Parts: sequence; C-alpha cells; structure tokens
Amino acid sequence: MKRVAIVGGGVAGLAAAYELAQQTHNGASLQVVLFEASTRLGGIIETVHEGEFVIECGPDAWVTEKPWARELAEELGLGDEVMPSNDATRKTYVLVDKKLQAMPDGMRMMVPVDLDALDASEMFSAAAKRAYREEVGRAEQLRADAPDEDESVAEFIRRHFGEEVLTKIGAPLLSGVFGGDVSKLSVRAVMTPFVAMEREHGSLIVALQARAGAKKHSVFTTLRSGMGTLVDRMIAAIPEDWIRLAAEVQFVSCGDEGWLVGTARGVERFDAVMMAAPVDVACSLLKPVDAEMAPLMEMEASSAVVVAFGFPGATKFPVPPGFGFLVPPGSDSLLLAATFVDQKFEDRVPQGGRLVRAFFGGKAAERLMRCRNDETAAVARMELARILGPLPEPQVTVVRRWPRSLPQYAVGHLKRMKKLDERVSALDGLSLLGNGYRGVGVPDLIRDARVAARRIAGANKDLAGVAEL
Ligand SMILES: Cc1c2[nH]c(c1CCC(=O)O)Cc1[nH]c(c(CCC(=O)O)c1C)Cc1[nH]c(c(CCC(=O)O)c1C)Cc1[nH]c(c(C)c1CCC(=O)O)C2
Repeated sequence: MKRVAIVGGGVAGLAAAYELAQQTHNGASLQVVLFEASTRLGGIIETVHEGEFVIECGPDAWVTEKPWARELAEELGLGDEVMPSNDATRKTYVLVDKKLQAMPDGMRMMVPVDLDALDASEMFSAAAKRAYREEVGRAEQLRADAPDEDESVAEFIRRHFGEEVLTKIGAPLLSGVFGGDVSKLSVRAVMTPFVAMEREHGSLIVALQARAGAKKHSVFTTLRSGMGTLVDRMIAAIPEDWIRLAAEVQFVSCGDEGWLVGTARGVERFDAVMMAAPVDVACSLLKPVDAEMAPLMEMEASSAVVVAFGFPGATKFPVPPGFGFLVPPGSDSLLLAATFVDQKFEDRVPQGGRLVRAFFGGKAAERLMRCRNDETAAVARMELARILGPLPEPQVTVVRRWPRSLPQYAVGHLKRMKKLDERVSALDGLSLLGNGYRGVGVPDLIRDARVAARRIAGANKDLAGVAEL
C-alpha cells in the first residue's frame, strides 16, 4: 500500500487525486490524502450562478489547441457540455490613444497570417505594416541569427517586427495571457512554438503561412455550465475520505522512513508527496527539505482582481462586437483587460442580457487588493465607463481577488526548471505541480498532474503512454 499526500486542492491537486483514484480502479494499491488549506476546492476555478448569469471568477475557458482539459471533461461525462467560443464574431480590441482598435483578423498572437487583412487594419502605421512585410524577406537572416540563449519576449518581438508592434499588440497580448512584463518574460518559456518556428523558417509569418490550412477551431473552449463543473465532477470521482479541507500543511520533511507531512492535527507518514500548492507556499514548505531548491522556486507573480457585472438589458449598455479588449502597459486606464462574456460564449446570460468581466493587474491590483468590494466595483465601473461609455446599474456584481496567482516565467526559466527537476528527482517520491513550472494554462496543469500521478501509481511504464496523455 503506497501512501500519497497531495498538498493543495486547486485544479492540479484535484487532477492528481482524480488520476490516482482512476489508478486504484485499475488495481493500484494506494492510500491518498489531499490537504487543502482553505474550506473550498478548485483554487482559482470558481463559477458563480446568479439567476441565469453564469459568472466565472477565474479562468473562463481553456485554449482549444491544448487537448488535455477537453479529454478530462469527456472522461468525466461532460462531453455534451463542451462548448466552443463564438469565433464567428471573434474580435479582440486594444486600447490605443484612449480608443478601442480592433486587432487585424487572422492573427496568431502578434503574427499575421493574412497580410491583406493587416493592410486593411487601421491599427498600425504604414511603417509598422512595412516592418511586417519585410520580416518575410529577412527570413534567412533571422534564421541565421536565431540566438542560442533565452531572451525576453520584448527582444524577440522587436527583432521580428519592431517597436510599434511590440507596444501596440505584443505587450498587451502578453499581459492578457501571462499578466506580465514583456521585457522580463522568457520567450522560450511562454512563446515556445514561435521560437521553434524561428529556428526552422526564420520568419514567423512564413512559418504560419506554411501551416495555413491546418484545421480551424475556436480559440477557446469552456463548459456550458461553467468551469466549476469540471471541479465538481473531479471531486465526485475522488473518494470522499481522501479529501481534507481546512487542513493547512505546516511542514513537510523527508527522511529514511519516507515523507512526513504535518498539519495542526498531527503528523503523518507518506511514500510520496505531490506538491500542488501555489509556488510561494511550495517554496517555503520545501526550503527545509532542500535549501538549494528554494532559490529556483522564487519567482515574481502577478495578482489579479476580477470584477464581473451582469445587466438585464444589453441594449442599455452597447459594447463593440467581439470578445473584449486589452490595455497596453503605460496606458492611463487602470484596467488590464475586459471580456464581453455574452458575446464570447453562448448561454452566459438571461435572454437579452449583458455580462462584462473587468480585470486589474499589476500595481492597480495590488492596491485594489486592500479595498472593499463596493469600492473595487466602483473603480471598475468608472474605468469601464471611460472606455465604453456610461454603464447602467448592474443587476449582479461579483468581485474576486487572486493574490500572486500567476507566476512570471522570467528569462532563463527553462534552465532554472531543469535544475529544479534535478533537485526534485534526487528526492524520492516528490513531484511539483501547478502553474509555477511547466505552463500556466488549465490544460497544462491537468496533463502535468495526471502524468505525475500515473508515474507514482506505477502505471505508464512505457513512456509512450505518458506522451499520449
Ligand atoms: C487579463 C488576463 C486575461 N486572461 C489572463 C489574464 C492575465 C492576468 C491574470 O489572470 O492574472 C490569463 C490567461 N489568458 C489565457 C491563459 C491561458 C494560456 C495557456 O493556456 O497557455 C491565461 C493564463 C488565454 C488567452 N487570453 C487571451 C488570449 C489571446 C487571444 C487572441 O489572440 O485573441 C489567450 C490565448 C486574451 C485575453 N485575456 C483576457 C482578456 C480579457 C482577453 C481578450 C479578450 C477575451 O478573449 O476575453 C483576460
């Protein structure tokens, strides 16, 4: 009988517990305890249902291209619930000179597939459009000059497309995905496919055009009843007596007899520890176990404040068609971004309703973290009104704070993770899960957790199976 401790009941910890439960059905002999410090499971995944409003407090979807969340949903019997974003009306705006400007159609991040659509766009100056076109001609040079070392996302974008593209869409896109500073984020960690494209084709535009014709699917996928259903279904598939709420782990230690995990209620022995707590918590718990691990786990993290407003009448609050907008760093708006939820997804609002989510990040989020809900909502309304025009009185308001929820993968991240992996494998039975290490998206967290759980359960002896998952 192998005893496994899971520290943290967010999506990573739950996916690990779910996979271990599956393995016991396959005959593995396991005893599992999932320790969650708070009184609820799911971490930053939380769906609030208010009347017919379906309000996401954290992630509202996953990136369709990454299959592991959909696979899990299907396994959990949620195949009928899987729902694509409304990509027929997909448009993302960027706040430029106090006005919302649509990003050109057919972009993948900041790279255009369709140069004619780019020409038709009003977002860029003639010089920036020229810089895009010239990137194609510089393919050979870009390939020859591809750096051997990691660099910042800013340096990478600047080399390909110049300063205007970087500030107008590079920086806001990255802050809408990684909540961070383009001059610090690691291009190898956060834009891995683009780095590979540069190595192969030099020009990113050429690389994307070579892949054109690839299957078209919606950018985002969610569940009709909300992301919270994924959490609920996982919980339902985990033996009840595995889960301990309000059970903050105070220390872990590793010795000849295996692992010890201590909470206010006592100390227990385990053969394996799956550390799925936020990276800050993981870092302080593991410092006494291996002091050299801690510096590899210390990273900046951005905080987010999310404010959702539901309105009964969309006509009283017109917004431009599309999914929402991003705000470039340095703008005089306090907002980081906003989503027009009822246009991005079906079935989020009562007939004719409107649902808008506003995001604050960086310094604004740090400040709002200390404000009351009504003050935070008032700031969000004011900031939205400055961009979209006057807001009617909302019928529903939800405010959530997610302190240090999004770790920043700084330049050199992959090398640091390699060193961290070496330290981890030197300690028998430890795995690190969550968004601090190998990806920030919900699908990445699920995949990572399930691979680790299978390894612990002794399944997947042939690594092909691991790669498949
Ligand atoms: C501000 C913010 C958002 N989302 C996020 C932030 C960062 C701040 C934080 O949470 O702390 C976080 C985020 N956004 C995305 C991910 C998943 C990344 C992954 O799986 O690799 C993550 C972790 C996908 C995305 N999020 C976005 C893209 C780009 C989509 C595009 O190219 O149009 C991706 C891949 C853009 C985005 N992102 C957001 C908005 C309002 C928008 C534009 C409009 C919309 O779609 O709602 C909200």
